[in-house]
Amino acid sequence: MGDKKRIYLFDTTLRDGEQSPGVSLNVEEKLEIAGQLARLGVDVIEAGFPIASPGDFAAVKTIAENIKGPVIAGLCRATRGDIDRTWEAVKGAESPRIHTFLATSDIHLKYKLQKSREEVLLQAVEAVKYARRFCSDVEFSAEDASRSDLDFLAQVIEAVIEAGAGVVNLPDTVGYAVPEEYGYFIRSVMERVPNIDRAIVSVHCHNDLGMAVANSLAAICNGARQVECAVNGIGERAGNASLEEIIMALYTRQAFYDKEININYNEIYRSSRLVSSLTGMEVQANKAIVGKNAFLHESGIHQDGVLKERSTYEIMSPELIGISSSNLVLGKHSGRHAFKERLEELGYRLGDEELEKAFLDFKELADKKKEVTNDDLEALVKDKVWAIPERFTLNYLQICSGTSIVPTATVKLAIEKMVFEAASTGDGPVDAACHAVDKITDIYGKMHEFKINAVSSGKDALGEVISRIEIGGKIYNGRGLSTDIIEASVKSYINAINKYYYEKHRAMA
Ligand SMILES: CC(=O)SCCNC(=O)CCNC(=O)[C@H](O)C(C)(C)COP(=O)(O)OP(=O)(O)OC[C@H]1O[C@@H](n2cnc3c(N)ncnc32)[C@H](O)[C@@H]1OP(=O)(O)O
Ligand SMILES: CC(C)C(=O)C(=O)O
Repeated sequence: MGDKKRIYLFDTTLRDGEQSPGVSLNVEEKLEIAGQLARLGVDVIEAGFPIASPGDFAAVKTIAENIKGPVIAGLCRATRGDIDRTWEAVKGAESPRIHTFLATSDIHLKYKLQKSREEVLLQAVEAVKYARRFCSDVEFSAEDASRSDLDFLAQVIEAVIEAGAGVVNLPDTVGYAVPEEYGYFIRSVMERVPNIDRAIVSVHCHNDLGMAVANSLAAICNGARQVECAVNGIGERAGNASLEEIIMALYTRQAFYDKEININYNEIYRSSRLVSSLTGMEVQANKAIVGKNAFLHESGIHQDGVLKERSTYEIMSPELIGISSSNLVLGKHSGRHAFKERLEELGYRLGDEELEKAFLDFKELADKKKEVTNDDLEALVKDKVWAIPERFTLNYLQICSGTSIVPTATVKLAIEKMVFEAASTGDGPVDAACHAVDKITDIYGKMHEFKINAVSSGKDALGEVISRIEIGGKIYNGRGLSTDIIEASVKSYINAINKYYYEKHRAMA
């Protein structure tokens, strides 16, 4: 089983992370994130749950066929149909893994699976044996392990290792455990399973009590060698253990943990920015490692200390995780080299054509603003990263609104070089404009969430609108940018409609 000090990082941003309410990534977005995870150097990428939908299947297959380096895993229930579909999706990978799971806690057995312990034991073993027919790398997860009866859990784990599972995962599925208890739990399972040395023990912790990272680290201290986590800690409910926090805890406190990981530290910040912009899930300012405030010092005594010696108040260097300490100010006199370099520092690698378009947008903005900040730049290029072929583009918008009139909007959209016009009323100016868009596109979206962010400060600030629109039962994230908030909102709505159109027509092609 190799060096016992080596900890394997299993990233589930694209599977459990995508289970965050409201997040839905398309194939291109998932591929982009998977590429960044490979640059970061994670050991395993869990690319999705192939049986869940044709889109998820396509994403896992595309990642498996295109991303080299990490193991590519697909998750499946303990059934033949799920396993077949997962193997179809991952088999093109350099190193494929089938990850199958079945709950072991009495609560799940009684209410959800409605099966006896004997039936579950048999099903787990059969699933692993069946998966091993296709793939030499099989992981088994005992869902809700931390609330399972220890003797029964140990029996299942021993049996699935005997059946061929090389990785056995003991998740804290509902984030119920606390660190001392979870560490002891991992040790106790390992002591009870006689063949445990034939497998790698993995952990997968949820953050319901805010302890996912602490629990994962406690498990590592007690013998776990694979840790499942997600960029920015996204995931079902309160999320998963945060990948960047685990990495930096192991690095910064190496003398305490005495473990080894194989990661490109300076890709951490880029990974965080990319996941945040593609999922639309903002990182809270005080989030450890990657939050906006994580390396800022506000109070005089701290500033004085840092000026005299950084280590007085900094336990990590921002440069290590890829946060720029660049002293280049970007403005209207900047050229393509500085522009491209700053974008790469922020995690955006654009193709030549997209880069040129972004550069022209940057120059346009630099004409209006003295200094273009990193936030402005990100706002400009997110559009290019999120880029999909746009069927509908906003050509003209006129709003008539006030305190005592019914808001009315006139919209013109360009569709394949032709321009179509419609007018509508609504509950407000944005609502009126979206109704007018619906009339032209014949696609009817329902607004679920609508967030306006001022990208930078001042009267010339760019406004960014992120919306979550439901179309045909699925949520699409839309994004629009303008110095005019209503225009940004309408652009965001049209962006979501374009995503829906693109997905629908690509599936039919
Ligand atoms: C802890 C976790 O994160 S687990 C992963 C969660 N991820 C997902 O659920 C992915 C998205 N899910 C989906 O798209 C759908 O739920 C599907 C396609 C997987 C299944 O859809 P449906 O067939 O309509 O079933 P539905 O989701 O309503 O119910 C789940 C069924 O799977 C069963 N099941 C649950 N877990 C397992 C398992 N590990 N192995 C086998 N069967 C299971 C349930 O008992 C239930 O069976 P029943 O229909 O006989 O009662
Ligand atoms: C299926 C497993 C790995 C899981 O996501 C959980 O238990 O939370």
